[in-house]
Amino acid sequence: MIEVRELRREFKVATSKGLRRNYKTVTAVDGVSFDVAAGEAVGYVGPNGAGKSTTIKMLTGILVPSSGRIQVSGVDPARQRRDLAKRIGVVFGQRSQLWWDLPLKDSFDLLRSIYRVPPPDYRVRLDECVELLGLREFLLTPVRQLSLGQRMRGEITAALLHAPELLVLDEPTIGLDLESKERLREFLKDINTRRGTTLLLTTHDLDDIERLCPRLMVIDHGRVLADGPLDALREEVTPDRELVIELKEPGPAPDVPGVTAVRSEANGLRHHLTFRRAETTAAQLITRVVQQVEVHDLAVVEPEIDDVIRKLYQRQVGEHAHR
Ligand SMILES: Nc1ncnc2c1ncn2[C@@H]1O[C@H](COP(=O)(O)OP(=O)(O)OP(=O)(O)O)[C@@H](O)[C@H]1O
Repeated sequence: MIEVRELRREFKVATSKGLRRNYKTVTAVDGVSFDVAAGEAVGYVGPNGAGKSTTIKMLTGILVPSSGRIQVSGVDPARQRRDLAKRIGVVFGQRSQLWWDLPLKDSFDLLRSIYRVPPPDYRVRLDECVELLGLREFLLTPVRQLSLGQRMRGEITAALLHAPELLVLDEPTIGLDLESKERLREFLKDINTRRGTTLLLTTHDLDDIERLCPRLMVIDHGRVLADGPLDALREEVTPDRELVIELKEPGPAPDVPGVTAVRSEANGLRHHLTFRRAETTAAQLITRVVQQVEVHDLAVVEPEIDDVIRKLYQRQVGEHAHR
């Protein structure tokens, strides 16, 4: 679905020093390569200025690469923008593809004729989005009067009316409240799993990734730092897990093999036992713990996705320092 090879994009930026105007070159994307297969859902994450939006703009034909090769759905995005537009849907959280002064429904009708969607297909698709995204009561409201959450649901509907194979989303949940985020994620998950629409999304909200994307690509300084299933990345960079036990009565932590660190709380009522996922299973540990102490409650805690990504950035900083 997407094939990217050694993609680079530079920008010339003015740096004025006194009255003199100098230019320097910023490399926003610096040799990025990846493939996305049909039906995948991929999260593209990285800190501010990492090169995410620049990549997305090249994938959607808005920016021309300085060098490298891109194929999206069999076409070269910058050279064949019209062909591309028929095959993909694009949603930028910060920009709109709707007509601000028109009722939402009129924007959809206009997009239907622009994309030449046959009316029966259009009705089915629109009905489905309106139903699942709860848009019915806003259809006649001018877009400028919609809340951000309502508008985003409209944007996503607009991007799906021509049934694209790929949906590219740049920060789709930015600024939304928790309920709207959740509703949008549920909808996107559904079109990915049920309809098989490929998803590529950038986000700063790692819950989007956790809920939607089995695969994560991490980019920083224009380069891919990591690419793979979230669980595999978690195992690679955060080898520790934690077993949290709450005892029936306060007491010392059990002394069991496999535990590498202990942190106690609540006057000895709760203990956090750190263990290496590669060396001990949670089941083994729990069996040994309950032989020694009376446990009221327990939970296995995995490192948060934020920790995983932070470690990946730190690892890169470490590598730079060693060069
Ligand atoms: N049109 C432009 N002209 C000059 N520099 C640019 C332009 N667009 C992006 N850049 C620079 O390229 C780098 C990457 O920017 P980009 O917007 O791709 O990052 P991002 O990962 O999307 O960041 P954010 O999370 O803040 O949106 C930054 O240093 C940015 O300043």
